[in-house]
Amino acid sequence: MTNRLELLPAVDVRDGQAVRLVKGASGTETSFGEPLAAALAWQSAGAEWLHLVDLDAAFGTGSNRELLREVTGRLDIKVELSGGIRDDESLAAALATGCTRVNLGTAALESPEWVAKVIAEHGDQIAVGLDVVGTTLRGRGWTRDGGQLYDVLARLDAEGCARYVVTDVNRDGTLTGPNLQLLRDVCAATDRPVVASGGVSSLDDLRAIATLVPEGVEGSIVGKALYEQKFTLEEALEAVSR
Ligand SMILES: O=C(O)c1ccccc1N[C@@H]1O[C@H](COP(=O)(O)O)[C@@H](O)[C@H]1O
Repeated sequence: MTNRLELLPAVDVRDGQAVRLVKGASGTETSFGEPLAAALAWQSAGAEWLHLVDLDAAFGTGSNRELLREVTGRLDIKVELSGGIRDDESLAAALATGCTRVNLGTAALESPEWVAKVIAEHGDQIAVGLDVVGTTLRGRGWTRDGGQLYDVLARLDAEGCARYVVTDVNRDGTLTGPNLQLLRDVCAATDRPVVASGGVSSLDDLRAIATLVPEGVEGSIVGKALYEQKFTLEEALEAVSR
């Protein structure tokens, strides 16, 4: 595990456009243009990772698969791909993009045997997104309850899951700050690295998440704060570099 917090700028795609949602709710989209332009901008600004999400696939309203494949293929940086990866076919298509890893959400709640199988087959290429309201997990575009955080975490740990992406749904897209206590609690419950997601609004928020690196936080997804120019990616990378 690195000592420096990794930053993963997010490009969430709905209907072919880069968007940000509020608390993951469909219908709250603000559009930020072409996904490829956004991804290339974060790469040029020094990003080492991109968190790339097919929101239509997550909500079950369609697919941006070809677009995400093109975006991933045009980048030199590492890509974490998510949204709608729920079976062998969608996983094979996701991995064939050349992404570094995929992030499974709904499947980890609804298809535990399949997830155990793909963790065993693909190891570090599989992360699981733990998207929570309180300690209740949410799936299917964050519209459906899917079990208790610490029960599912214990099961996935036992199956060898390599890493978790932990999102406080009620903070996501709100610019209200990360849920540091949730991150601490998850880190205390697992020895696997955790990627923080949801709520980042300022450089101080990133510095606060960076203090949790010794506890097991490996990275942080940054979305709306970058698109709304609360700070630049260059400033964010500098803020977590020491
Ligand atoms: O990122 C979001 O804003 C988001 C909002 C609503 C649903 C999902 C969202 N994000 C990503 O989608 C995966 C889950 O997809 P699936 O359940 O596996 O189809 C989740 O981990 C987030 O990365």
